[in-house]
Amino acid sequence: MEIIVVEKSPPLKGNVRINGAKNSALPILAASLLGTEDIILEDVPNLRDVGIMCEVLRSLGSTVEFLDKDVVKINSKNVNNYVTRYDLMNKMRASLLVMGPLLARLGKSRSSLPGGCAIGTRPIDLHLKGFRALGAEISTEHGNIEAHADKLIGSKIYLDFPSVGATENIMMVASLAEGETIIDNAAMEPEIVDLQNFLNKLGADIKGAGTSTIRIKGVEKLGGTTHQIIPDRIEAGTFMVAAAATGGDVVVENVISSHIKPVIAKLKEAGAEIIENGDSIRVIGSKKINPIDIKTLPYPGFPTDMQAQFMALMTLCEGTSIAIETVFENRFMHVDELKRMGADIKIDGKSAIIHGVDHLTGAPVKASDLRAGAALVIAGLVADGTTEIENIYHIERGYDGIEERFAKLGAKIYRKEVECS
Ligand SMILES: CC(=O)N[C@H]1[C@@H](OP(=O)(O)OP(=O)(O)OC[C@H]2O[C@@H](n3ccc(=O)[nH]c3=O)[C@H](O)[C@@H]2O)O[C@H](CO)[C@@H](O)[C@@H]1O
Ligand SMILES: C=C(OP(=O)(O)O)C(=O)O
Repeated sequence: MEIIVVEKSPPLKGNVRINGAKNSALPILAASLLGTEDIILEDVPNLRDVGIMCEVLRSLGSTVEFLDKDVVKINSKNVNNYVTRYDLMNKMRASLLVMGPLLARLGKSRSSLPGGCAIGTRPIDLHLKGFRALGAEISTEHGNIEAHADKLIGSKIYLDFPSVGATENIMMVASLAEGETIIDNAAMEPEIVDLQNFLNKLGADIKGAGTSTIRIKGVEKLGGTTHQIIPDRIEAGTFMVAAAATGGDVVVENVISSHIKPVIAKLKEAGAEIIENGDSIRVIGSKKINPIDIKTLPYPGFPTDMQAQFMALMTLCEGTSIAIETVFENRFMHVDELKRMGADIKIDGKSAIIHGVDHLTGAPVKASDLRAGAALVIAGLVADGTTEIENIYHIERGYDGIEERFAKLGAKIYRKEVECS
């Protein structure tokens, strides 16, 4: 088994370029099933989840060819299979995002029901609400969820919560439905805007992404295009927090600062200096980390995908910080691992109360999800001694070459093969 070893490191220094966003690449790859001509995607991050999504597309009948390490050519003209394989579905929740496109292209789709994961039960009722509103019949049998529709007709859908995945699945299925679909209380994440831009380049007629109302006028057919994936705001935020935690001086390149306003604001409150310059952001950490409070919310609120990394920073603040998680029901699995490193954190329902400590100490720890893994890397950089992180496949889901890129900034971090414990 491979682990990541992190030793106490000097303040991080240098430049790091941010890759394309995982959470844009995955729905856009899924949406490629809707096009009938060549699609070229640029800045596709080299991640475990992206590899799985490419496998899913191939298994459904698309051709998927990497023209370069981050450029993929997809052709879905001959998509003919409506069943997503359990072994692929099981590896990644985002494979659920092919349901909408398959329903639109083939009139049916079957997937195994996704299970819960380390961050909560993650139901899919809102995705199904959307499919039903457009005329699909849904049945669940033997652990599979099957959607089928002879004809999809546009409809008005109110989402009880602005779910990112449900908004995306409904946008995709509605793009080939007859008439207009309106999604109210839609998710407003930048990745939704990227999906709209991509679908419109294929020939769709979608307006409103980035606001809470999205209008999709169905068209008969979608074609092909070339599209560049937006930068990953969570990867950018992760490097920024690491720079602040180590008291470093790091320039994060290829970032859209308007996508990470809460991250910038909270790092400033914590005492870091932030200098924005076009598509780069320089983070200069301070010796003293001020206590801060964060509350995760749908975009444009503070992102749940940055909560764990910020908690690693808060463990060393001078005073008491509070992190409230409102998006997922159980996203505090990193707390016990941070406590093994000497952090003083108490959980009370949706809140974590973090009393800053003088120092953390390295320890053997386990990543429970990808952001928990990123938080442990950050904690390892500032902890005395050595931190050994297990279950690094979680980290590989969302970060390409995390050790090389941190090492380039001066971090003492490497991968090691060890016997299974
Ligand atoms: C691949 C991808 O883009 N993943 C992101 C996406 O996940 P994902 O699309 O799964 O997240 P959602 O926005 O759908 O989920 C947010 C909340 O809504 C609930 N919910 C969702 C759907 C549903 O049908 N019913 C329901 O109750 C979920 O259980 C969760 O508590 O947005 C999350 C919230 O920003 C991020 O953490 C993930 O990184
Ligand atoms: C929770 C995340 O992703 P996913 O929805 O793919 O599990 C994440 O990126 O932090």
